[in-house]
Amino acid sequence: MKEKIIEIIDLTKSFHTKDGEVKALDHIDLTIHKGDIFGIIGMSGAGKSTLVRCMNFLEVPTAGTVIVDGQDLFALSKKELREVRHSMGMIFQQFNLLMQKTVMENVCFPLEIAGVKKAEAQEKARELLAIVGLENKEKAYPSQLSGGQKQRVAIARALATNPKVLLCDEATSALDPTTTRSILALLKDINKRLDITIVIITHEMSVIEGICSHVAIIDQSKIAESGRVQEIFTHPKTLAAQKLVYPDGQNTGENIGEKCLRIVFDGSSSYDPVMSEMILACKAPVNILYADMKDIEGTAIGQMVIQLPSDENLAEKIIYYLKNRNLTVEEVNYRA
Ligand SMILES: Nc1ncnc2c1ncn2[C@@H]1O[C@H](COP(=O)(O)OP(=O)(O)OP(=O)(O)O)[C@@H](O)[C@H]1O
Repeated sequence: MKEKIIEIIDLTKSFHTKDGEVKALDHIDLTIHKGDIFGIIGMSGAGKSTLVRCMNFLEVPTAGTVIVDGQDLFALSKKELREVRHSMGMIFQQFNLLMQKTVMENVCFPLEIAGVKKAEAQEKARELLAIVGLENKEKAYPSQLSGGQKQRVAIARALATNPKVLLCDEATSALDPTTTRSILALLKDINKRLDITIVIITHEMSVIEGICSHVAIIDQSKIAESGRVQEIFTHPKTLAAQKLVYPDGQNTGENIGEKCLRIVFDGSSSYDPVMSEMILACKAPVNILYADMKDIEGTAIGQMVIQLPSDENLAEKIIYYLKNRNLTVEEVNYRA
């Protein structure tokens, strides 16, 4: 079992506004282990940013406990809290670079504040700029860089204090899909190469599928579901999870439709011609309503929704056949 790095126990965060109290987080429990790439996904306003800001006490929770690398943040002095914050780098959607400073100066900035000598800071910054692929941009100003390059500088800066955890708040939301993929690949590389735990907040399932090992789905201030990405993807239990797994309003939970079957392919079966063999064996025509394949942690994962024939015996035969092929099948209601 991997060691815990962040443990959140029964955390609640409320804001007092002129319109009354806003409960941004409601009794949250969450555990992140060392080395995880942990995604937190949810709709706008669900509480994602507040949750990640509670992890380093940029927001102080109203109630509950936050333990980082064995330290209860509520029990720490200001100085100790500053040290914990140093151990948690942070990057943002809007990069938050100092526009009047060069790339080198931006990356050196947190080291300067920590009292590191200039030559030493520059050496460290050069190392980091090489890791993020910007070794030839030392003297450039942020305005001369693309969005992806700016985020690389922000990542190098966040790594300057040798953090154990990198918190990423919608770090790819301002980037195009190709640049997003390259930044996600860089984060994955950093996770492996530097053994840094990564927490990623996003509203995009593709980011979770792209690099996360674990995910928590946050819905209306509460954790709806959390676990390994592969498990949540193949067996979404809550409506919030189903809405994320099924694209654009197609879901199996709440809509009344034809009698349908959802079939989950788990990598071993996705390359077998199961469907055509089933049609031949059961002599049953089926209507494929939806099919999708994804690559999750190197495993091909797929799902398909088929419309069952109205003949109940035939429908049962199909279900029996597929279950015998060791596929996960569940009857669902579906509306395309
Ligand atoms: N400083 C604040 N003062 C008052 N209310 C706040 C504050 N910060 C967040 N909230 C409220 O808390 C709730 C959760 O906000 P939060 O920013 O954490 O959501 P989010 O999931 O990150 O949303 P988004 O994806 O749109 O950034 C929202 O209702 C928001 O209006």
